[in-house]
Amino acid sequence: MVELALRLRALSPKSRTPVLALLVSLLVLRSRVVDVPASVLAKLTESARRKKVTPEDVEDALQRVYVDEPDGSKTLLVPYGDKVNKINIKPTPPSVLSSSAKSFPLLSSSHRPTLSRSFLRQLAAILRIAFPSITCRESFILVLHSFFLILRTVLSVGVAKLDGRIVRDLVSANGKGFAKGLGLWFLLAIPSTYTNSMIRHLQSSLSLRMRTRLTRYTHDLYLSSFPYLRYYRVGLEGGLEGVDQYITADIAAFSDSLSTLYGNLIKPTTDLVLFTLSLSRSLGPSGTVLLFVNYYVTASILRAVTPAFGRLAEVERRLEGEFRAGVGRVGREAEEIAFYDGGKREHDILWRAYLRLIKHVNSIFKIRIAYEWTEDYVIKYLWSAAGYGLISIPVLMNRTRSLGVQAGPPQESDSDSPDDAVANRTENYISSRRLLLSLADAGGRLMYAYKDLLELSGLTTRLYTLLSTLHALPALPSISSSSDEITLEHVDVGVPPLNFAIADPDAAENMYDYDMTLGASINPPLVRDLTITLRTGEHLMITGSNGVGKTAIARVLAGLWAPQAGVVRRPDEVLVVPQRAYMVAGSLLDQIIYPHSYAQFARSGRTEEELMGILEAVHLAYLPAREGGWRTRKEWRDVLSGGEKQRMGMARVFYHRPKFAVLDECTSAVSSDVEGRMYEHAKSLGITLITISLRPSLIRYHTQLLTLPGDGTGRAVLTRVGTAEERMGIDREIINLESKLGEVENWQRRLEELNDQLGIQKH
Ligand SMILES: Nc1ncnc2c1ncn2[C@@H]1O[C@H](COP(=O)(O)OP(=O)(O)OP(=O)(O)O)[C@@H](O)[C@H]1O
Repeated sequence: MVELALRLRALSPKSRTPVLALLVSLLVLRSRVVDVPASVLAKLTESARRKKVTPEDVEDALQRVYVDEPDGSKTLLVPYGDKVNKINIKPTPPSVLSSSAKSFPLLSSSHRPTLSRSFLRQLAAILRIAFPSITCRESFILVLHSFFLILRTVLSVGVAKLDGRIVRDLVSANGKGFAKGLGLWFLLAIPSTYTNSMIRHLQSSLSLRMRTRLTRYTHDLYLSSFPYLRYYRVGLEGGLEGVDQYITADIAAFSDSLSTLYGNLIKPTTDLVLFTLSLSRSLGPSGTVLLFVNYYVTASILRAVTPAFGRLAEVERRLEGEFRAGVGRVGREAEEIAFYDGGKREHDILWRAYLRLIKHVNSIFKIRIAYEWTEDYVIKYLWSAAGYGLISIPVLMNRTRSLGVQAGPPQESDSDSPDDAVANRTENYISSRRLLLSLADAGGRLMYAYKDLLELSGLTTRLYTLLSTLHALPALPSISSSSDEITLEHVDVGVPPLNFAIADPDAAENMYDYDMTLGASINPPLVRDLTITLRTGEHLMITGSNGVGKTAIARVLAGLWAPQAGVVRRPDEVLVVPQRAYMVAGSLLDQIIYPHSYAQFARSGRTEEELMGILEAVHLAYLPAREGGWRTRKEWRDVLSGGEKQRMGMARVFYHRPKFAVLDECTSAVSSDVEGRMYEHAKSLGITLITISLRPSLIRYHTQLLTLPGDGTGRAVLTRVGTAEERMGIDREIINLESKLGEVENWQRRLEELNDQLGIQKH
């Protein structure tokens, strides 16, 4: 070290500086290499460790999907190549959801997307979700994006000036200046091109991040548990169709449109301001005034000819959604359609939906022709003509001034040769010309941005409609808890009302679409004044004709529908098995434990042997071997037969062992012998059954029978089924009656024969 210092001192001061700089840099680098290992090495070892992930680990990640964190967030495990990426996801806190609900009052059905204050309020409400705070990453990207957009404009002004200088030097045959200008030109090209690619990159990042924020918020809102259950109620109570289109395509289109528009709006606006400032210096006050007159005339013309792009965009998204829903329906119901050989019919339906869509898109294209023609004419030709006129002002004035100067007494500036005057005028012309061309370009882009802004208003209305409808669904009434019994007291059961916005008459003068109150259409009750008490061990069967409201009672019991009147009390452990068996995306194991996740299963300490026992009870023990093990992932909806799916539904009951299980015709496709054994098994596990069924043979497993006569009065008749012996008696009677009913045809035939004989005798 000392030797090094001595050698440095021996160097001349001029050559010492770069050596010192080099040494300092080396020291900084060295300190980084020495200091950083703790963090860098941790990362390196982490990635090295991640690289060693075995196929079993990947399999395990696929099965687990996510890990519950102590802070309530979840860490998603995403297998990617030979690694497992971990992504932490924090759910939107319920307090944030409820506080932002105030920003989403429902729009009236007559609302049309335009550039009004209503649009700004809708946009602001959505932006508060996309940019939750000033310090969030999205805000940072936005600031960086804005910086590069402004930098590009500043660089453009520099390029315009340099352009003028190069031509001036060329005209005045200044070789040195020309070469210098050219050198600067290449230097300026480096930040200019880098700025362009950064703008594109930041615009895409911003769009993606906004989409992620909005999708996460929408998911948290849409897939909410009780008491909101918005995913279930948004159609019936919210009256919103095709939510998939809103969540998948519309959010993406909104994010894209907004981030593109930001660039398309900020850049030409700054261009316009900076270029106008630059130009006004060479144009003088009168030229600047004329420039503004030009802007005003252009804006007025284009405003007059602009069609309602917002409304057009909104309709396009809706038709797009209808077409998408049609294609989705065919995919989902493929087998049913195939049984009917309904391909041709579905083809017609889909084609009609597609034609409606493209007819609309085509009409937009046609409308655009006239608009774009006017726009091009105004921006390219009117502005250029105005530009020539404006440029000529300083040039001509310069000339007059220089002529005037020649006539007067000699001055210092008169030493300028006529060549220099021409060179200066050329420089002025080239710079102004370039600025004007850029100005025309900025004006064109601003007009495009105006059209994009109108389209954004359509997308904003779509997204706002989704969020406001989800927010407007009120919480379902909480169900009073009871420990060991289900009680219904004077309960009226009916289809829930549709929530809709009704305009406040006092606000009719108001130009905005807000100040709405919620309205609700009331449906007549299906079942009236229902009073039952069901203790554990008392099994109830609900029967009655189709459409009388049997499942409606199950919906009220589950809390899906609010009772129109009366009180419902029940313990928490009630599981409803629906009529249509639902198979979740995942492994065979996931089917049994649904709605639990694999993580919950692993935590509960329950085993695969136990699951095998459950499958044996529902006579599906062959499934793991047949399908390739518990972790096999398939489209179970298609793989399992109707009866197998229903048995799987019962397997879930045996896995969760609730106090009460509501079985809504969930064994209708199961053979009678297996059905009986499953009922006995459920009872042996201490599960109290509420069965909705039309099969009289199931009565024997119940102690009470609720019959809905369906006579239009909405009354329900509750009868005791009796003791096991009485039930056996009823069974015997049922079998007796069923066999007698089977004989009716024979008796009928015999009666006809006898009548015929009598008739012959009469003749
Ligand atoms: N989402 C809904 N929107 C409108 N009406 C509905 C809705 N769900 C049910 N209903 C109506 O409520 C009535 C009762 O339906 P529910 O499903 O309870 O019948 P059910 O007695 O279970 O009949 P089934 O034996 O055929 O299953 C029916 O007339 C049905 O049309």
